[in-house]
Amino acid sequence: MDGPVFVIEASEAESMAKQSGLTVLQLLPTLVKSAQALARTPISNYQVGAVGLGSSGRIFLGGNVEFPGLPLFHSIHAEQFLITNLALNAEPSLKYVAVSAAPCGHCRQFFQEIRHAPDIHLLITGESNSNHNYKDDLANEEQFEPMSCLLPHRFGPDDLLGEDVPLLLEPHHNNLSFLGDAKLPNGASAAFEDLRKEALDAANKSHAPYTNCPSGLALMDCEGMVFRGSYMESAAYNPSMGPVQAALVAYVMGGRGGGYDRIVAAALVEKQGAQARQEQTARLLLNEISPKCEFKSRPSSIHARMKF
Ligand SMILES: O=c1ccn([C@H]2C[C@H](O)[C@@H](CO)O2)c(=O)[nH]1
Ligand SMILES: [Zn+2]
Repeated sequence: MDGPVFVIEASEAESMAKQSGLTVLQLLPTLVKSAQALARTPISNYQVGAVGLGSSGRIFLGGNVEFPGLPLFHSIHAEQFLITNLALNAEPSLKYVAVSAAPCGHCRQFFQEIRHAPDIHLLITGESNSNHNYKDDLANEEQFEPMSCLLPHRFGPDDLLGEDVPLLLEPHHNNLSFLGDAKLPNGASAAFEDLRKEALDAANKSHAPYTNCPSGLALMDCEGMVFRGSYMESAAYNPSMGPVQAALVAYVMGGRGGGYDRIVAAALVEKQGAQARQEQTARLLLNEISPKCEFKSRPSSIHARMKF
């Protein structure tokens, strides 16, 4: 197997569980240590691992990611990584989560973007508990606590949106497009053209119901591999996940452990005149972690604004 595993297919999860004499649910806490190993924590050296089971039967892993040289709020929490992983893989819903440490307030809030969030069940394994023998416990399912206990009296999408608005993990089609005059800057290569299309596609999948300012970002590494991420908003605004962070989750998952200096180009798509703009933050973040990354700005269409 090349590189760390971030997604386990349903059939694989079942055979792994069978081999260890566990149910798939019991398997989750046993994978928390592997999720912790995926974390990138140069500041805290504190690894958080989150393991989620989706309705498809697939298992997803996530770890926390920190960026030296930047304010701490740019960090990606393990739970946000996990949710981004589900979104990138078009998983329709999240049912169970095992996590190495108690989710912070922002993470509990971010989970609220998923439909039926109060019914997501969580197990906090703790540092020492991930080696615990879950097989011998009688009431396994009961060890998972519903989110409604971890975050009672929730503030969430219901407070701001109508019932028919798609929530996070549900299909989004934001109908953004470039106008015919969206020409490439002089000297831009075909690879850039592909990159901006990927960014547009990511923007069209963005979850931005609170500002109606969707955005997407695509990164390219030195081998020409593309990683894209969609901006994901929170009803409480601050736990929102920026498009660079989302794309970096894709990079960490697909980049085989490489450093951010391997990122050579980035394209951001957002609406022209957007009230919630990503460009300057994206530029700042990328400039710090990958100073050589090419990220130029250029106005595009009235439907979408594209930046290289
Ligand atoms: O809910 C939480 C709380 C903290 N962390 C991470 C953030 C930071 O990288 C480190 C220390 O706070 O742990 C998470 O991943 N999830
Ligand atoms: Zn958190």
